[in-house]
Amino acid sequence: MLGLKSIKSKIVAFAIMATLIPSVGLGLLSFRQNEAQISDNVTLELRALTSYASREIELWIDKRVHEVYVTSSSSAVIDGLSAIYRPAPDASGRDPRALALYLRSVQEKLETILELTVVNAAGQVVASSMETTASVTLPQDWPQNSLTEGLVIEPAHWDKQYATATVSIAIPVLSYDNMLMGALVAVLDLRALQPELKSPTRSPPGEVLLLDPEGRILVSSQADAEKLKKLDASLLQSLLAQPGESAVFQGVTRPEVIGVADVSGELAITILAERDRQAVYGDWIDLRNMFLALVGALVLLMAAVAFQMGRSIVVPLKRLIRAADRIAGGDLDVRLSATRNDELGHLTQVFDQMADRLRRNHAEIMAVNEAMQQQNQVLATLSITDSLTGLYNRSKLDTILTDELARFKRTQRQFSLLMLDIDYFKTLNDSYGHITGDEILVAVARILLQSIRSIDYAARYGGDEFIIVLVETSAGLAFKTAERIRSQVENMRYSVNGSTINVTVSIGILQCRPDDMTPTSLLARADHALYEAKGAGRNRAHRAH
Ligand SMILES: Nc1nc2c(ncn2[C@@H]2O[C@H](COP(=O)(O)OP(=O)(O)OP(=O)(O)O)[C@@H](O)[C@H]2O)c(=O)[nH]1
Repeated sequence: MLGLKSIKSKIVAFAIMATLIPSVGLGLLSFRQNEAQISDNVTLELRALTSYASREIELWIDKRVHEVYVTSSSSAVIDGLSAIYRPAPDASGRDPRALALYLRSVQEKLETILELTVVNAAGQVVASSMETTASVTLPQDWPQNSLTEGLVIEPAHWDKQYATATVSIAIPVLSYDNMLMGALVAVLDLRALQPELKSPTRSPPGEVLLLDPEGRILVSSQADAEKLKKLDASLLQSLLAQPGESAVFQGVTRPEVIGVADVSGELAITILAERDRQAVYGDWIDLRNMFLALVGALVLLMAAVAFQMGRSIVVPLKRLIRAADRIAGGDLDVRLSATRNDELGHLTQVFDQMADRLRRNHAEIMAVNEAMQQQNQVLATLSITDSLTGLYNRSKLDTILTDELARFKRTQRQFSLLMLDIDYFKTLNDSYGHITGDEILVAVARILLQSIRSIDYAARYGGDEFIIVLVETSAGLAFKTAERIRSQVENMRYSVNGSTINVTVSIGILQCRPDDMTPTSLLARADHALYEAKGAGRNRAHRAH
């Protein structure tokens, strides 16, 4: 039965494998492709975010430069600075405080400017809109580079004084005759960039962050993101090593983000666009989980179907095996009725036909066997029977005498023996014919059988001679039996062709003795007693001495 169980489990295992391998294989392939596609799309979107932000920063800076430039070329600033180089006789209109007042009035009008400071060509502060000014360090090559355009003199950074991210730009101040007199330095509030970083309508989803070289958030498209922790500097370096390439990392806005970093040329600042990975892959993960659940359900369904299929094979096979076992054990009364119209049903039908054939053959064999037994019985009987009279034959007589002698020697229980001979049987034969002689032999034999007990034996010794073995009988009792036989034969009236035939027998009697060693010696003594009976005139019984 183990084999049958394994058939069932093999079918179930095959069904599971056949369902699992293609579905999971194809599913994984497809999900991997989708994942790669999603990743590519997100990377493209994040790149779009960084470039949008970069462009907007550039525009914003250009605008601010223009504003400061307009201020730097105002007569108030030019005059104020000229006064330092060429003091006028009337100093009333050239008071640096007037310039400071002017700068403050301008700064108040421009929200994104936190401070406006005028410095001379050596970088010394001449006037400022604020009481305390941010430190102004003009680079060595400033005069040359700044003649035509503004210059960032303080890259974007976190300014403790203003508690915001700032960038400082310097615009040259030229005299009316184009002499470089100094510069107008503006400290810009980068918070103003926040709404510019991302278009609320056109930008793809995601957050844009501006980071300083240490990874600290200066500005973010997400409100209040500045208060979030800073990005690990080494992570920032690795992102910047592959600008425009996406990476997954622990973000500043979410535990796990996909991000793309780039550097803004204008501000020398890192632009990081990032998006929550969970949000990106949420649908994909849901779809994957649904797919896995579906595959699981499919596997269960296929396993159940395969189990049922295996059962539908194994159960009838078990039935056939049980039936075959019964037949092998000798019980041929087995009948399985086929209920199915498939190969197993056909096999069951063939099995029934085979069992029928076996039953028939067995019945035939049994009948033949019985007939043979009967024949053997007949043969066995014939082998020990005299064919004419039905008495035991001489061969059987030898066996009987041998057995009785052995028993006598063993138990000392005597037996007696009668030897009979029909008187003048030759004359009867000659007078009435051989057939009548046979009939007389049969009639005498019948009398012998009727005269003895069931434990005694009667045998035809040969011709017209008979032997009777009387078990556990003394010579005296044997004599009585002999006399009874003799008398019955004598009284037998046998008619042939209207005339009655008188038949007599002479009987020799003996009782076994310890010196009777063989059937031959026993018979010789009996023969002698018979001879005595014949000699005494026939139709008589004579006891041996
Ligand atoms: N009908 C018939 N005769 C047989 C059979 N067997 C032997 N005989 C005959 O039986 C006769 C036996 O004769 P014997 O025993 O020699 O002599 P008897 O005539 O009986 O004479 P006593 O024995 O001296 O009285 C023979 O003639 C045998 O041919 C048999 O089976 N059938």
